[in-house]
Amino acid sequence: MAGAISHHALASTHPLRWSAQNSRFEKKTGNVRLVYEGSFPSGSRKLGLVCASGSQSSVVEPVQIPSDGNSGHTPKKSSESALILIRHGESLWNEKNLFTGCVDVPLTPKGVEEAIEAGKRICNIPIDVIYTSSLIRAQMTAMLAMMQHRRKKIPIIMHNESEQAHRWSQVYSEETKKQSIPVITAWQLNERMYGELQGLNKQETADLFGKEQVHEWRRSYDVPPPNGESLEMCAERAVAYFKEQIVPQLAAGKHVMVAAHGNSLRSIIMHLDKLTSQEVISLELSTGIPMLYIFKEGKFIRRGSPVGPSEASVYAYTRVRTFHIF
Ligand SMILES: O=C(O)[C@H](O)COP(=O)(O)O
Repeated sequence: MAGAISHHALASTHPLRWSAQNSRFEKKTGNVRLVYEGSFPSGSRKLGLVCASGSQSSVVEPVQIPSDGNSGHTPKKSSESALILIRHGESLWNEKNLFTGCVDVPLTPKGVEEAIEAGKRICNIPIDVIYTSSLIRAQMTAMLAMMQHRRKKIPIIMHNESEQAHRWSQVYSEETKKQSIPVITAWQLNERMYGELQGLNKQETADLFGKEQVHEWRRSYDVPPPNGESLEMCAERAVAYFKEQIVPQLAAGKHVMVAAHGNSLRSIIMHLDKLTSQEVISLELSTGIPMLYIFKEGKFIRRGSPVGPSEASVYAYTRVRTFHIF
């Protein structure tokens, strides 16, 4: 698609730009002294500690680096929250190039692999609550991704569709609850409803109605497919849900993952990145690629696509030298 820029590409063209400010920070953990030398944004002095011992690295909670550089200071919890957005892995109808919309089809084996790979890329980012659509391809993606998380907490789908469902799905162990992550399913996060295109082959539809018309149905902001939802109509439910249900969680300091769909996420990213109805036309989301935002003081900062545990945490790029103290 001419001019189409995947959000992933957009994200990767927006690498974290750190100030030239360098700093050195030491931390003694057991028999390991970790020396961090790296740069981070001037003023914010937030650093996610990348603890490397041997070849493994893991990220502990982001901490506030004291402005006086005194590492004896007890770091307080970061005032930022992580928001991870991820489009589901390849589905069986993606593979057949069929318009899917709200038809509930599962992932392909490739889509399963994409979800697992996505989980590896976000395995060090803290997650306290997960939101998915009511469609299995998004729920499978969330579950498979969470299997890779270093904290090994168990994602549990919440059932509140009826009073009995709520009552019958209660967990009665506080310890078990601590080892769980609530998964909230919401139809408002479903893929845009593709109306009379659902089930049709995308290429055949372009041959029948013309490439431009199909592109307009697929990517424009306010032109709906026949008896389907335009992106604008999808935004009216998806963005509203995001503002009413997900933003309050972030504001309360919770780290959130949203596993949803190409268009329901395009509408949310349009809102987060303040894209115009013209700019959103070229916004494409790849299947299974996680995108990270940091929520801070009511604002969203796009952090691009996490690339995995070997990379620094979301807060800082650091070069870690490890000294084993015997
Ligand atoms: O619903 C579908 O067909 C896909 O999930 C997204 O389709 P699109 O890329 O044509 O919007």
